Amino acid sequence: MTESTPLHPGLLLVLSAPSGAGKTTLAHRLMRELSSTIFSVSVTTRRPRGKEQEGVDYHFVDVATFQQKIERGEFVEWAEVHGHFYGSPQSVVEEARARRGTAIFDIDVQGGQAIKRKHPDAVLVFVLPPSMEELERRLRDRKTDSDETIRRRMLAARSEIERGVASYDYVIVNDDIERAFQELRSVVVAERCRRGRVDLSMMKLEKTASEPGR
Ligand SMILES: Nc1nc2c(ncn2[C@@H]2O[C@H](COP(=O)(O)OP(=O)(O)O)[C@@H](O)[C@H]2O)c(=O)[nH]1
Ligand SMILES: Nc1ncnc2c1ncn2[C@@H]1O[C@H](COP(=O)(O)OP(=O)(O)O)[C@@H](O)[C@H]1O
Repeated sequence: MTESTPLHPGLLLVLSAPSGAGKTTLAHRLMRELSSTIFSVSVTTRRPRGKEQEGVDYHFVDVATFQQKIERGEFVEWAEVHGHFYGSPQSVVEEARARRGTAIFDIDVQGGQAIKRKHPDAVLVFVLPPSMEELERRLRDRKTDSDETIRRRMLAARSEIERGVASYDYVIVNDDIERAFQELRSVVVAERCRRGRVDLSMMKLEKTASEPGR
């Protein structure tokens, strides 16, 4: 399906969720099924996990390199999460604006709130698991985390959910992946059409005016 010519100045879409709720699954599907999407590959000091690849899932760096990037202003936001540093590249924001595309940030609530402070037109979407039991089941079934890591993530999940639901623009419950994806897609499509975002200078109205006598 084709989409309309973008008349908006690019969409900054933040997806957050407690670890294991399914935001990465949803973000990757948005990338596949919507045009003009740019996935923000974060920079992290944590080690690669499972089949993760450099430059695809994350840019994996050491702490000294991460600090250099902070000093050079290369992050639109950065934070410490579960004992590691994570940062979102400023270049992704610039690319989304230049291409009038949709940048997808798969980051935590503090990161989403920081992007919203800098860019009030950013759209924040929080993904909820159907229950805490199901969240733990998904983390275990993923088989990428140790028992200790899962325990830490489950502890962090409660406050992440409270802060996300209280401050985000949209909340989507990921019980059935198909329904959750269709809801997320609807949010993106609606936000791309939002009146406040339309930039009429793109239409060159003055050149198309054809009133009688002109
Ligand atoms: N603030 C911020 N958080 C990030 C960034 N990248 C990833 N995160 C968050 O860091 C947390 C841990 O991510 P990760 O280690 O990949 O584990 P996951 O939760 O299983 O995806 C998740 O809540 C991510 O959303 C980033 O660039 N900035
Ligand atoms: N609606 C769903 N129903 C069942 N399993 C799901 C659903 N959404 C995602 N999953 C699975 O749950 C696990 C965690 O999803 P993932 O996208 O890695 O979460 P996050 O990025 O939020 O940590 C993965 O194994 C994924 O395949």
